[in-house]
Amino acid sequence: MYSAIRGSDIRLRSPMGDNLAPIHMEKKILSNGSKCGLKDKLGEGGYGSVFKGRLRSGREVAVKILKKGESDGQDFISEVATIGRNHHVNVVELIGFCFNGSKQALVYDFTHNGSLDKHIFSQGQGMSLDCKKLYKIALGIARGIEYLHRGITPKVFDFGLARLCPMEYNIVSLIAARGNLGYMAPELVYKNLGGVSYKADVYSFGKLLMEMATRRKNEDNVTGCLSHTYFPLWVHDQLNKGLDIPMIIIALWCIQWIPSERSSMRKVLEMLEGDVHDLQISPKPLFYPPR
Ligand SMILES: Nc1ncnc2c1ncn2[C@@H]1O[C@H](COP(=O)(O)OP(=O)(O)OP(=O)(O)O)[C@@H](O)[C@H]1O
Repeated sequence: MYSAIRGSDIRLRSPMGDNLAPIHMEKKILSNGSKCGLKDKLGEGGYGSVFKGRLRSGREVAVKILKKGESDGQDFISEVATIGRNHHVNVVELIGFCFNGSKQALVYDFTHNGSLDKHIFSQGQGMSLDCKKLYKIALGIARGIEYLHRGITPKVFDFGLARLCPMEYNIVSLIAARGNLGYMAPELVYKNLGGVSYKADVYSFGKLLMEMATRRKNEDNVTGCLSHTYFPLWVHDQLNKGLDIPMIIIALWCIQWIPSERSSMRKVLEMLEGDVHDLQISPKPLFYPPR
């Protein structure tokens, strides 16, 4: 499946701008996938598998091989060019891409600390982070998303990578990758809620924030006796029980069903950085889509 991706197919964005130059990677990740290449799998997301690689310069990279798409390639190239132009300390850098017919890959800077979920739900393995550190990380993520939403190309970031894949692949992959379902905004499923916009990212951020504040996975059964309790409702009920209240209050503003009732990322940042006493309690989250 990966054998068609060769070194000369992978192009690296030059540090000076948009000129693209071939990227040279160690043979290991460029040879036929079935024999010796692309072995060091880091994980799998809704859009494809991610492998560890190394440039000849020694720089470590993460190569995301996108699931087979139906785009004509022009969309992919123009969106990659847009994403590649953004630089923010809280946004992982896209340093290159590969486009070879239906084989499409994105090359990112390698991040060494691993996935956040390992630190939130570590339970003995990995590094368990205290509330202060988690709050700082949440603030960093919010700043990164707010930067991406900041008026530059809202059309692109409305969907993030979703626009790079045909719709049926998104649905299939999200179902296959159960972990992602919990972060998906309801308007991606219920069309009567209105169009999909950058508010879908706010929803996903809210779900993540709830996990960080409660250290529970979205899809977990929340208690032994209330195994079918809807997670956001359970979280709302915890407001009086001493969990990380500010983060929970902010998260609840992010996960409102109706996109227009959700806070913008700018507002979320204001809440995260502002006085806890100014926080207003959000309406109770709905379990069913509003009619
Ligand atoms: N830049 C990176 N550096 C190091 N590891 C990475 C990098 N990007 C992804 N990974 C690893 O690959 C895994 C899958 O990443 P990927 O971005 O495809 O999916 P995700 O973030 O879990 O979900 P989504 O499909 O919504 O993007 C991550 O959990 C992480 O372990």
